[in-house]
Amino acid sequence: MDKYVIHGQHRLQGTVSISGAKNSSLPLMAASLLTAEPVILHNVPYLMDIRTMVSLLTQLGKSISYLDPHTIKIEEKSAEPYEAPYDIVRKMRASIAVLGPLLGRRGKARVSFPGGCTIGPRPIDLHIKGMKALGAEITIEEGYINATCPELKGCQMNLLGSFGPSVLGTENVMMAAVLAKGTTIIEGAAAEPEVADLANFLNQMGANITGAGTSIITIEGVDSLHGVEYTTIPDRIEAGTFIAAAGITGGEIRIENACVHHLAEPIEIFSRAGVEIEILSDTTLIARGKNIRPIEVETKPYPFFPTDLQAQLMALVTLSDGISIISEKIFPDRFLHAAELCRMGADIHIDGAVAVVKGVPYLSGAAIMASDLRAGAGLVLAGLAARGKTEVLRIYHIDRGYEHFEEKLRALGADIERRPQEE
Ligand SMILES: CC(=O)N[C@H]1[C@@H](OP(=O)(O)OP(=O)(O)OC[C@H]2O[C@@H](n3ccc(=O)[nH]c3=O)[C@H](O)[C@@H]2O)O[C@H](CO)[C@@H](O)[C@@H]1O
Ligand SMILES: C=C(OP(=O)(O)O)C(=O)O
Repeated sequence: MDKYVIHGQHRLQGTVSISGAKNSSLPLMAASLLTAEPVILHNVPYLMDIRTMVSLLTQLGKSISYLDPHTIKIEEKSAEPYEAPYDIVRKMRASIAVLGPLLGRRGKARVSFPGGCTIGPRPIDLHIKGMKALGAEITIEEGYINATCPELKGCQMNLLGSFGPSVLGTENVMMAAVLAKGTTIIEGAAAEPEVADLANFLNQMGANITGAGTSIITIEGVDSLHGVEYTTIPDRIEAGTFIAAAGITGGEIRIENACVHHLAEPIEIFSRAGVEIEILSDTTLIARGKNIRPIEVETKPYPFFPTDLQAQLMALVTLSDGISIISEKIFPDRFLHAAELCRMGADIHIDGAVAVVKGVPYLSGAAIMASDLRAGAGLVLAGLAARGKTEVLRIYHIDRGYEHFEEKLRALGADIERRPQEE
């Protein structure tokens, strides 16, 4: 296990290139199960979660090779396996994304129940509801979801849950429905760019999907899908994290290979929090840290402010000149980073799903623990701004979703090193 050792208060300056989106690449890889033909994916980030999906697809009969560090080729060796085992699913919730494709093409799936995680309960009732609506029979036994259906049938369904739409739920049902007989209409669909990216990918494989990126998606079933060569969209959460990094260090970062259009709301919110953002093109922007200002914000489904940037924003406004209110509307318990930020001198009070962050003049370095991927990123940002030395423990969470994080930060002038945690 590794940790980061950070010596803070260096102003970050320079250019960073954004990697492909983890949350797009994972479902795209799972969708390769829908065809017997080769799939080539470009702009795949080199991450622990991607390696986990490679192991899972290998177990499911695929063979994956790297054509270059960010391009993978997925080929089929066997269409027989249908089990996603606990040992893999426990490492990564997105493993649930194989349920829809397995059911759609192989007629059955046995997928370990993913359970919750440190960001709170993560039910899958909407995934199950969608599969059942398509005609699947589902039982939960020995911690596994067993799903069978020789032929799925299109139908109209509403997938809106009590916390709003489900990203992976929408993606899973969409992947199951592409090979179903007839028309499927998903109401209450998630509108995240990653859902639209998956629909584009599937359409290029011969699917017939319209409306992805809105709350109503229509899928006309087709008989089969063919291979495809496709480029994943940029990671909007990584881009947002570097905007926050410029803000918290008073730096100036040129962010390249991003999708500015997908960042509209984060740009608005970080600007209100005092980061000056200059948009140079559809893919390039400059973020400049100025005086950090307090904000009031709710995390909500796209196009609103994403929960996956909440911890990074919280780290930033710990240093504002006023009181910020951050309401978490997606994962009400996703605040474990707050206690760690308080160890560094932040003043944060959690009341249910609301964090009240009173700005302090400075943070001081401490030993702190990453509890999940984005909490970890938020803590690194705090360490970059803090006086003295910060040690961020359990950075395997960060490795799940940030490619070459410390290298990218170091290239911008950060003093950050990876060391074995046990030392
Ligand atoms: C791999 C991936 O893409 N992960 C993202 C995806 O996770 P994921 O797709 O798992 O998150 P969901 O969109 O499903 O969750 C949104 C809300 O719906 C609830 N819910 C979800 C499913 C369900 O069956 N029942 C139910 O009630 C969840 O508890 C949560 O409150 O979207 C989240 C919300 O934007 C992001 O934080 C994750 O980074
Ligand atoms: C919560 C996240 O990922 P996952 O859904 O894979 O846990 C994330 O990317 O912030």
